[in-house]
Amino acid sequence: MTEPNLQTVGATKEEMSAQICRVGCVSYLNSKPLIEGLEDITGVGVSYRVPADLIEELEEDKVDIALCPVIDYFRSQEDLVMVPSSGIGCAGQTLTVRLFSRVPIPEITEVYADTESHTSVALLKVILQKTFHIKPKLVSYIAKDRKADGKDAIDPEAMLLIGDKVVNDAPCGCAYKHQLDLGQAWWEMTGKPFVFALWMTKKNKSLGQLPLILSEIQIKNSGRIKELAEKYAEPHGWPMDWAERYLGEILKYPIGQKELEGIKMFAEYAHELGLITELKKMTIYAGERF
Ligand SMILES: C=C(O[C@@H]1C=C(C(=O)O)C=C[C@H]1O)C(=O)O
Repeated sequence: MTEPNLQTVGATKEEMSAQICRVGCVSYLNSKPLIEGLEDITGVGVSYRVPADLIEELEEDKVDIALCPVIDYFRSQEDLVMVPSSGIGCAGQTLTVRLFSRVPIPEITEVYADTESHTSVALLKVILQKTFHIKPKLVSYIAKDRKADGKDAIDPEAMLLIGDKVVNDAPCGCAYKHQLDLGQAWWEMTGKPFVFALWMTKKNKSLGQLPLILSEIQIKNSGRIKELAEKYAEPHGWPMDWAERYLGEILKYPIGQKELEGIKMFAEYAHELGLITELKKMTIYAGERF
Protein backbone atom coordinates (compact mmCIF):
# COMPACT_ATOMS: atom_id res chain seq x y z
CA MET A 1 0.00 0.00 0.00
CA THR A 2 1.01 3.62 -0.28
CA GLU A 3 2.61 5.28 2.68
CA PRO A 4 0.41 7.11 5.16
CA ASN A 5 0.40 10.81 4.49
CA LEU A 6 2.83 11.91 7.14
CA GLN A 7 2.42 15.56 6.24
CA THR A 8 -1.17 15.58 7.46
CA VAL A 9 -0.07 14.39 10.88
CA GLY A 10 2.83 16.81 11.10
CA ALA A 11 5.79 14.45 10.89
CA THR A 12 8.25 14.34 8.06
CA LYS A 13 9.70 11.05 6.95
CA GLU A 14 13.06 12.20 8.34
CA GLU A 15 11.56 12.94 11.75
CA MET A 16 10.01 9.49 11.92
CA SER A 17 13.14 7.73 10.78
CA ALA A 18 15.11 9.51 13.51
CA GLN A 19 13.01 7.68 16.05
CA ILE A 20 13.05 3.93 16.32
CA CYS A 21 9.72 2.67 17.53
CA ARG A 22 9.08 -0.98 18.29
CA VAL A 23 5.43 -1.94 18.02
CA GLY A 24 3.93 -5.17 19.39
CA CYS A 25 0.77 -6.25 17.61
CA VAL A 26 -1.82 -9.06 17.77
CA SER A 27 -1.05 -11.73 15.18
CA TYR A 28 -4.66 -12.42 14.14
CA LEU A 29 -6.53 -11.21 11.06
CA ASN A 30 -8.38 -8.70 13.28
CA SER A 31 -5.35 -6.41 13.71
CA LYS A 32 -4.79 -5.77 9.99
CA PRO A 33 -6.91 -2.59 9.78
CA LEU A 34 -4.82 -1.15 12.63
CA ILE A 35 -1.41 -2.00 11.32
CA GLU A 36 -1.38 -2.32 7.54
CA GLY A 37 1.02 0.30 6.21
CA LEU A 38 2.82 0.97 9.49
CA GLU A 39 5.79 -1.20 8.60
CA ASP A 40 6.39 0.93 5.48
CA ILE A 41 7.42 3.81 7.72
CA THR A 42 11.15 4.04 8.27
CA GLY A 43 12.04 3.61 11.92
CA VAL A 44 8.99 1.55 12.84
CA GLY A 45 9.34 -2.17 13.49
CA VAL A 46 6.36 -4.40 14.15
CA SER A 47 6.45 -7.78 15.90
CA TYR A 48 3.43 -10.08 16.11
CA ARG A 49 2.34 -12.17 19.10
CA VAL A 50 -0.83 -13.81 20.41
CA PRO A 51 -2.67 -11.25 22.60
CA ALA A 52 -1.77 -12.81 25.96
CA ASP A 53 1.97 -12.44 25.26
CA LEU A 54 1.94 -8.72 24.48
CA ILE A 55 1.84 -7.31 28.01
CA GLU A 56 5.09 -9.06 28.89
CA GLU A 57 6.73 -7.66 25.76
CA LEU A 58 5.76 -4.16 26.91
CA GLU A 59 6.67 -4.68 30.57
CA GLU A 60 10.07 -6.10 29.63
CA ASP A 61 10.78 -3.19 27.27
CA LYS A 62 10.95 -5.43 24.23
CA VAL A 63 8.50 -3.04 22.54
CA ASP A 64 7.64 0.64 23.06
CA ILE A 65 3.92 0.26 22.45
CA ALA A 66 1.69 -2.81 22.23
CA LEU A 67 -1.88 -3.73 21.39
CA CYS A 68 -2.49 -5.34 24.78
CA PRO A 69 -5.57 -7.07 26.18
CA VAL A 70 -7.52 -4.35 28.00
CA ILE A 71 -7.66 -6.28 31.30
CA ASP A 72 -3.84 -6.22 31.44
CA TYR A 73 -3.87 -2.45 31.89
CA PHE A 74 -5.57 -3.01 35.24
CA ARG A 75 -3.48 -6.03 36.23
CA SER A 76 -0.01 -4.81 35.37
CA GLN A 77 2.36 -3.79 38.17
CA GLU A 78 3.78 -1.18 35.77
CA ASP A 79 2.44 2.33 35.36
CA LEU A 80 0.86 2.01 31.95
CA VAL A 81 -0.81 4.58 29.75
CA MET A 82 -3.64 3.97 27.28
CA VAL A 83 -3.02 5.22 23.75
CA PRO A 84 -6.55 5.35 22.31
CA SER A 85 -5.50 5.87 18.67
CA SER A 86 -7.41 2.68 17.86
CA GLY A 87 -8.20 -0.71 19.37
CA ILE A 88 -10.08 -3.96 18.76
CA GLY A 89 -13.67 -3.66 19.90
CA CYS A 90 -17.27 -4.43 19.07
CA ALA A 91 -20.78 -3.13 19.63
CA GLY A 92 -22.64 -6.43 19.55
CA GLN A 93 -21.31 -9.69 18.14
CA THR A 94 -17.60 -10.38 17.52
CA LEU A 95 -17.78 -13.64 15.59
CA THR A 96 -14.45 -14.71 17.14
CA VAL A 97 -14.86 -14.48 20.91
CA ARG A 98 -17.01 -17.49 21.50
CA LEU A 99 -18.05 -19.96 24.15
CA PHE A 100 -18.78 -23.45 22.82
CA SER A 101 -20.67 -25.82 25.07
CA ARG A 102 -22.07 -29.33 24.90
CA VAL A 103 -24.58 -28.54 27.64
CA PRO A 104 -26.97 -25.60 28.06
CA ILE A 105 -24.98 -22.63 29.39
CA PRO A 106 -26.61 -22.50 32.85
CA GLU A 107 -25.51 -26.15 33.36
CA ILE A 108 -21.80 -25.66 32.57
CA THR A 109 -19.45 -26.83 35.37
CA GLU A 110 -16.07 -26.46 33.65
CA VAL A 111 -14.73 -24.26 30.81
CA TYR A 112 -11.45 -24.78 28.99
CA ALA A 113 -10.25 -21.22 28.38
CA ASP A 114 -7.94 -20.27 25.49
CA THR A 115 -4.52 -19.29 26.91
CA GLU A 116 -4.03 -16.80 24.05
CA SER A 117 -6.63 -14.54 25.69
CA HIS A 118 -6.65 -12.44 28.83
CA THR A 119 -9.56 -10.04 28.33
CA SER A 120 -12.07 -12.57 27.00
CA VAL A 121 -11.40 -14.97 29.86
CA ALA A 122 -12.25 -12.18 32.32
CA LEU A 123 -15.26 -11.17 30.22
CA LEU A 124 -16.47 -14.77 30.27
CA LYS A 125 -16.35 -14.81 34.07
CA VAL A 126 -18.26 -11.51 34.24
CA ILE A 127 -20.97 -12.73 31.87
CA LEU A 128 -21.34 -16.17 33.41
CA GLN A 129 -21.62 -14.73 36.91
CA LYS A 130 -23.71 -11.65 36.17
CA THR A 131 -26.03 -12.99 33.46
CA PHE A 132 -26.13 -16.74 34.07
CA HIS A 133 -25.36 -16.77 37.82
CA ILE A 134 -22.86 -19.61 37.48
CA LYS A 135 -19.18 -19.85 38.42
CA PRO A 136 -17.74 -22.85 36.60
CA LYS A 137 -14.15 -24.02 37.05
CA LEU A 138 -11.80 -22.53 34.44
CA VAL A 139 -8.97 -24.64 33.03
CA SER A 140 -6.09 -23.17 30.98
CA TYR A 141 -6.43 -24.58 27.48
CA ILE A 142 -3.70 -24.47 24.83
CA ALA A 143 -6.25 -24.50 22.06
CA LYS A 144 -3.85 -24.75 19.13
CA ASP A 145 -2.40 -28.01 20.55
CA ARG A 146 -5.68 -29.08 22.18
CA LYS A 147 -3.85 -29.57 25.49
CA ALA A 148 -4.73 -28.76 29.10
CA ASP A 149 -2.56 -29.56 32.14
CA GLY A 150 0.01 -31.11 29.78
CA LYS A 151 -2.52 -33.72 28.63
CA ASP A 152 -4.63 -34.10 25.53
CA ALA A 153 -7.90 -32.32 26.12
CA ILE A 154 -10.54 -34.44 24.51
CA ASP A 155 -14.00 -33.04 23.95
CA PRO A 156 -14.22 -30.71 26.96
CA GLU A 157 -17.67 -29.83 28.22
CA ALA A 158 -17.17 -26.19 27.23
CA MET A 159 -14.46 -24.10 25.57
CA LEU A 160 -13.76 -20.40 25.22
CA LEU A 161 -11.88 -19.66 22.01
CA ILE A 162 -10.69 -16.40 20.46
CA GLY A 163 -9.15 -15.25 17.19
CA ASP A 164 -8.79 -16.89 13.80
CA LYS A 165 -9.21 -20.45 15.13
CA VAL A 166 -12.89 -19.74 15.86
CA VAL A 167 -13.36 -19.53 12.09
CA ASN A 168 -10.65 -21.78 10.65
CA ASP A 169 -10.66 -24.55 13.30
CA ALA A 170 -14.04 -24.30 15.01
CA PRO A 171 -15.40 -27.14 17.15
CA CYS A 172 -18.25 -28.97 15.47
CA GLY A 173 -21.62 -27.32 16.01
CA CYS A 174 -23.11 -30.82 16.04
CA ALA A 175 -21.47 -31.54 19.42
CA TYR A 176 -21.19 -27.97 20.71
CA LYS A 177 -24.80 -27.01 20.23
CA HIS A 178 -24.81 -24.24 22.82
CA GLN A 179 -22.77 -21.20 21.85
CA LEU A 180 -22.39 -17.67 23.11
CA ASP A 181 -20.76 -14.71 21.40
CA LEU A 182 -19.29 -12.71 24.29
CA GLY A 183 -19.46 -9.36 22.48
CA GLN A 184 -23.17 -9.90 21.93
CA ALA A 185 -23.71 -11.03 25.53
CA TRP A 186 -21.91 -7.91 26.84
CA TRP A 187 -23.99 -5.69 24.58
CA GLU A 188 -27.20 -7.26 25.83
CA MET A 189 -26.06 -6.93 29.44
CA THR A 190 -24.80 -3.33 29.34
CA GLY A 191 -25.73 -1.62 26.05
CA LYS A 192 -22.05 -0.55 25.81
CA PRO A 193 -19.38 -1.26 23.26
CA PHE A 194 -16.66 -3.64 24.40
CA VAL A 195 -12.93 -3.16 23.83
CA PHE A 196 -10.78 -6.28 23.87
CA ALA A 197 -7.40 -4.76 23.07
CA LEU A 198 -5.97 -1.26 23.12
CA TRP A 199 -2.58 0.33 22.41
CA MET A 200 -0.64 0.80 25.64
CA THR A 201 2.74 2.18 26.53
CA LYS A 202 4.73 2.78 29.70
CA LYS A 203 4.30 6.06 31.56
CA ASN A 204 6.75 8.77 30.53
CA LYS A 205 7.59 7.13 27.23
CA SER A 206 7.60 9.51 24.31
CA LEU A 207 6.09 8.04 21.20
CA GLY A 208 6.61 11.05 18.93
CA GLN A 209 4.12 11.07 16.09
CA LEU A 210 3.22 7.41 16.41
CA PRO A 211 -0.19 7.88 18.14
CA LEU A 212 -1.24 10.22 15.34
CA ILE A 213 0.05 7.89 12.69
CA LEU A 214 -1.81 4.93 14.22
CA SER A 215 -5.06 6.93 14.17
CA GLU A 216 -4.48 7.96 10.61
CA ILE A 217 -3.68 4.43 9.48
CA GLN A 218 -6.88 3.08 11.03
CA ILE A 219 -8.97 5.75 9.31
CA LYS A 220 -7.24 5.16 6.00
CA ASN A 221 -7.57 1.38 6.25
CA SER A 222 -11.29 1.64 7.05
CA GLY A 223 -11.67 2.65 3.40
CA ARG A 224 -9.73 -0.35 2.07
CA ILE A 225 -11.26 -3.29 3.94
CA LYS A 226 -11.97 -5.27 0.77
CA GLU A 227 -8.33 -4.99 -0.25
CA LEU A 228 -7.19 -6.16 3.22
CA ALA A 229 -9.62 -9.09 3.14
CA GLU A 230 -8.34 -10.09 -0.31
CA LYS A 231 -4.75 -9.99 0.91
CA TYR A 232 -5.12 -11.60 4.34
CA ALA A 233 -8.22 -13.84 4.40
CA GLU A 234 -6.50 -16.85 2.84
CA PRO A 235 -3.25 -16.75 4.88
CA HIS A 236 -5.38 -16.58 8.04
CA GLY A 237 -7.68 -19.38 6.89
CA TRP A 238 -10.78 -17.22 6.48
CA PRO A 239 -13.35 -17.22 3.66
CA MET A 240 -13.00 -13.88 1.83
CA ASP A 241 -16.58 -12.71 2.37
CA TRP A 242 -16.47 -13.47 6.09
CA ALA A 243 -13.18 -11.63 6.47
CA GLU A 244 -14.59 -8.58 4.73
CA ARG A 245 -17.64 -8.50 6.98
CA TYR A 246 -15.58 -9.16 10.12
CA LEU A 247 -13.08 -6.37 9.46
CA GLY A 248 -15.53 -3.94 7.87
CA GLU A 249 -18.73 -4.33 9.88
CA ILE A 250 -18.43 -6.54 12.93
CA LEU A 251 -15.32 -5.26 14.65
CA LYS A 252 -15.09 -1.61 15.71
CA TYR A 253 -11.65 -0.03 15.65
CA PRO A 254 -12.04 3.66 16.63
CA ILE A 255 -11.82 4.43 20.34
CA GLY A 256 -14.00 7.28 21.59
CA GLN A 257 -15.85 8.26 24.74
CA LYS A 258 -18.35 5.39 24.55
CA GLU A 259 -15.60 2.81 24.17
CA LEU A 260 -13.70 4.28 27.15
CA GLU A 261 -16.94 4.08 29.17
CA GLY A 262 -17.26 0.42 28.14
CA ILE A 263 -13.71 -0.24 29.38
CA LYS A 264 -14.45 1.51 32.68
CA MET A 265 -17.63 -0.48 33.22
CA PHE A 266 -15.82 -3.74 32.44
CA ALA A 267 -13.08 -2.84 34.94
CA GLU A 268 -15.71 -2.12 37.59
CA TYR A 269 -17.31 -5.53 37.09
CA ALA A 270 -13.89 -7.21 37.06
CA HIS A 271 -13.02 -5.45 40.31
CA GLU A 272 -16.32 -6.38 41.93
CA LEU A 273 -15.73 -10.05 41.06
CA GLY A 274 -12.11 -9.98 42.26
CA LEU A 275 -10.64 -10.43 38.76
CA ILE A 276 -8.49 -7.34 39.28
CA THR A 277 -7.28 -6.25 42.69
CA GLU A 278 -7.14 -2.53 42.02
CA LEU A 279 -9.47 -0.25 40.09
CA LYS A 280 -6.65 1.75 38.48
CA LYS A 281 -7.36 5.17 37.05
CA MET A 282 -7.45 5.14 33.26
CA THR A 283 -4.52 7.32 32.21
CA ILE A 284 -4.60 8.49 28.63
CA TYR A 285 -1.40 9.24 26.69
CA ALA A 286 -0.74 12.96 26.71
CA GLY A 287 1.67 13.15 23.82
CA GLU A 288 1.19 15.22 20.74
CA ARG A 289 -2.46 14.39 20.29
CA PHE A 290 -4.25 13.54 23.51
C1 LIG B 1 -12.07 -10.07 19.00
C2 LIG B 1 -10.93 -10.57 19.45
O1 LIG B 1 -10.22 -9.75 20.27
C3 LIG B 1 -9.07 -10.19 20.98
C4 LIG B 1 -9.21 -10.68 22.29
C5 LIG B 1 -8.24 -10.46 23.24
C6 LIG B 1 -8.32 -11.13 24.59
O2 LIG B 1 -9.26 -11.87 24.81
O3 LIG B 1 -7.42 -10.91 25.45
C7 LIG B 1 -7.13 -9.65 22.94
C8 LIG B 1 -6.95 -9.15 21.68
C9 LIG B 1 -7.90 -9.35 20.58
O4 LIG B 1 -7.29 -10.05 19.56
C10 LIG B 1 -10.41 -11.89 19.03
O5 LIG B 1 -9.19 -12.10 19.01
O6 LIG B 1 -11.20 -12.75 18.64
